[in-house]
Amino acid sequence: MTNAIITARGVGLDLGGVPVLRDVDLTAAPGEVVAVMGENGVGKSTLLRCLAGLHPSPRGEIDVLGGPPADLPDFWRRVVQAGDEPAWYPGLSVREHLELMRAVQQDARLTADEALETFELSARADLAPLSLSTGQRQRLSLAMALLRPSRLLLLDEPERGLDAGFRQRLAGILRGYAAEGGTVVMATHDARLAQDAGARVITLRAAS
Ligand SMILES: Nc1ncnc2c1ncn2[C@@H]1O[C@H](COP(=O)(O)OP(=O)(O)OP(=O)(O)O)[C@@H](O)[C@H]1O
Repeated sequence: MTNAIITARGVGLDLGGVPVLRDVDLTAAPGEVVAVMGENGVGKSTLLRCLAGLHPSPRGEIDVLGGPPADLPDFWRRVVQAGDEPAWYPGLSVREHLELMRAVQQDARLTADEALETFELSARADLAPLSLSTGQRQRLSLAMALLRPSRLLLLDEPERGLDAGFRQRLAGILRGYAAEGGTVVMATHDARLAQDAGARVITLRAAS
């Protein structure tokens, strides 16, 4: 794949002396959604962290956006990672979190109002994030991620906490991101989400 955003070949990683990833290959092109699936503990989150340059020295070859992934500002201007719930700023509302994210970004993809509408949070805009339900907070996390300009989204179980209706909406949002030329790699347990997002599925197998 000549214009690949990600080329990962023969990736391996041991954690605590135990093999977690062994000989994993993954490629992703612009405009593509890739779903990484597999049983609990098979290494999906670990693989995403390797693609984000957050594990030192995995085995094999990993090239992301033209070079090895690096936990550096220039990398994170092009790559957005969303997984665990972020820390929320005390005293800032849902809308103010989105406005803060816009204020520190050039060329944000969405206005705060567009993000509120897309992620069905308009009626909750003036609440503190910690007053939201679990699924609403997940929608805010995703809104913060999708608001940033990027070329690659690394999403760890984006379906977490979301109801069936919003999962379908999320599939459309990810399709739209890919249609604009972006690349999505997501770890997921939701085959329906993967299908609705038009994803190519890669199934990980246990390394040991
Ligand atoms: N820091 C660590 N030290 C030792 N083992 C670890 C460490 N981090 C992860 N592991 C192990 O690596 C394996 C893969 O974990 P990972 O979170 O990548 O799995 P996953 O496929 O994302 O699972 P799930 O579907 O449950 O989210 C697990 O067996 C986990 O216990």
